[in-house]
Amino acid sequence: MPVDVAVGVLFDAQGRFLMTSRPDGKVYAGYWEFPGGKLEAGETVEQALRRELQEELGICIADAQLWKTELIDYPHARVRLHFCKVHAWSGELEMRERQAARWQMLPVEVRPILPGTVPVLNWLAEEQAFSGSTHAD
Ligand SMILES: Nc1nc2c([nH]c(=O)n2[C@@H]2O[C@H](COP(=O)(O)OP(=O)(O)OP(=O)(O)O)[C@@H](O)[C@H]2O)c(=O)[nH]1
Repeated sequence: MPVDVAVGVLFDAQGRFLMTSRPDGKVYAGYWEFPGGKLEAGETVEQALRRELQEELGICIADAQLWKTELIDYPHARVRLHFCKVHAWSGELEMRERQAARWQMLPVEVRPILPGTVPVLNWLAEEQAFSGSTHAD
């Protein structure tokens, strides 16, 4: 059974999206991804996302629209990622897990990108009719 993960793609007023780096001590520490985490028992994707973004970034999201789902096999786990777009929240962003966060546009400047996160950049590129590489290897 895959582990379900809720992931938020937050957009600011200029259409930039927020990427965060995985904190030390986690698998793939230092890799860039979108904020989120595993669903706890009984939680919906939206509930898990609301909790994770509160815990990690100190914000309270309005509603989240489910955007894409992706199944990915890592050596350590099989995960089903539920990516949601988030356009509104309350509170100021604060990094509660000593992670770094950067507002990005395509092509993204941050690297390295977590493997399971690369498809998101491709979906954004499709939506924005962006051509060329979305990130540096
Ligand atoms: N948050 C997040 N996780 C992702 C993304 N892409 C991706 O493959 N993952 C994977 O999904 C899983 C999420 O787990 P996590 O470690 O972030 O979740 P968590 O905060 O609940 O973990 P914990 O068990 O350390 O508390 C990891 O296996 C991670 O590698 C992404 O864009 N964002």
